[in-house]
Amino acid sequence: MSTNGISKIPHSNKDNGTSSKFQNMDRASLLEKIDEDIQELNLLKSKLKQLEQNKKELQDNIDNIEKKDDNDTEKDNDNDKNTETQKNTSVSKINTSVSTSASPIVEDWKDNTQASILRASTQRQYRQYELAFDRVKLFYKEQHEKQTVAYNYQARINFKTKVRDRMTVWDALIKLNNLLDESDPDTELSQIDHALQTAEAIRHDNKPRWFQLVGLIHDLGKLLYFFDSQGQWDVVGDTFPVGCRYSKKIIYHDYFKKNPDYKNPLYSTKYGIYSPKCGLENVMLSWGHDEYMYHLAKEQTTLPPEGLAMIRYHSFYPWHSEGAYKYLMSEKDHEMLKCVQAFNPYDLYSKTDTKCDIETLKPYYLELIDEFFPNKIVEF
Ligand SMILES: O[C@H]1[C@H](O)[C@@H](O)[C@H](O)[C@@H](O)[C@H]1O
Ligand SMILES: [Fe+2]
Repeated sequence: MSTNGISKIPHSNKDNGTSSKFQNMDRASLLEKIDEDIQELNLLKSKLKQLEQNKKELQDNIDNIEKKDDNDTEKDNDNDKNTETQKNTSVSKINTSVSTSASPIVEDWKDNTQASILRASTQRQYRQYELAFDRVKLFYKEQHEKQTVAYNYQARINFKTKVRDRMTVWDALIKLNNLLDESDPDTELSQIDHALQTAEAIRHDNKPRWFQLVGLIHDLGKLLYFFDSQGQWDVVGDTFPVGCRYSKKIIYHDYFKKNPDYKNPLYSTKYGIYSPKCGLENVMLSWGHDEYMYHLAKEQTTLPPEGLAMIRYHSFYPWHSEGAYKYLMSEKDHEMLKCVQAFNPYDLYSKTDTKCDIETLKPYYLELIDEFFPNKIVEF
């Protein structure tokens, strides 16, 4: 400490009694007093350090015990294989703080309380539609005006009556590299980046492998854009039921006013062509990548129903995030809602500007794809 600093003490304007105490001390005693204080401080510091060290050791012990418990209860070799694959592949840039390598797959995959994706999400605002670019507003204007009941029947007939292309899932993902989703206010990256970011975030939180695959392929249906779509309006964007009144919870609700169904006497009632609690599987959601990919995945993957629901309803924000259309839900849909809600943060909050390294991640995901797609060549 400088001599200047010391000599200022007795002349301080903020005299609270201490300055008079120091006034009578000579410089040597003052230095001695300071020295004592510093020593005391150092002692406290090293005590604190020791405490931190103890805490760390304790945590390591707990982790080791937990790991041992998990290993002991592992029933088949499958998980060994998963862990091995994870060890051999480097993890994405989203996963900067902790490595996923040795952690076991979480069993309660619907529980997001420990999800690191939720901690990361507080740094940024998402889905700010009022502040969105014009491309987003123009997209929703067109989507809301054109998604009619008649169009939706036609789209389903088109889908069922032909195969558009045949290729591997990886090639399909690469093809998506050329698509920028006009409806999305939260990312300017291409779709393969979004697919990998979502899957990597899920993998990072040690969710089951089928869940990771859902992350990878949930938007693969956007390939529709390269086949027989009429634009982006029948491929991307949030979804909503057609054939009944459009909920006010749908973003840019006003744009529906120009949809021919808006004033239709049947389609504009609360239930429209549906009945109370009829179940979402009986409700026609606006046609796009979710519905298309759901049908494709149902036929050509071994994903569980929970995973299929995530794909089918992930863009149905008015339902899974705003609580609309509850009166159409069946018992089963309440369970599915929890699954879709468990998936949603990974889809939404993994949208960052940091790209994944496609080539590095490729081997891990090729293996994952093979695990759930029995046929290498998929019919799109
Ligand atoms: O699931 C998402 C979500 O609904 C976004 O809001 C939309 O912009 C994307 O197209 C879609 O993939
Ligand atoms: Fe999507």
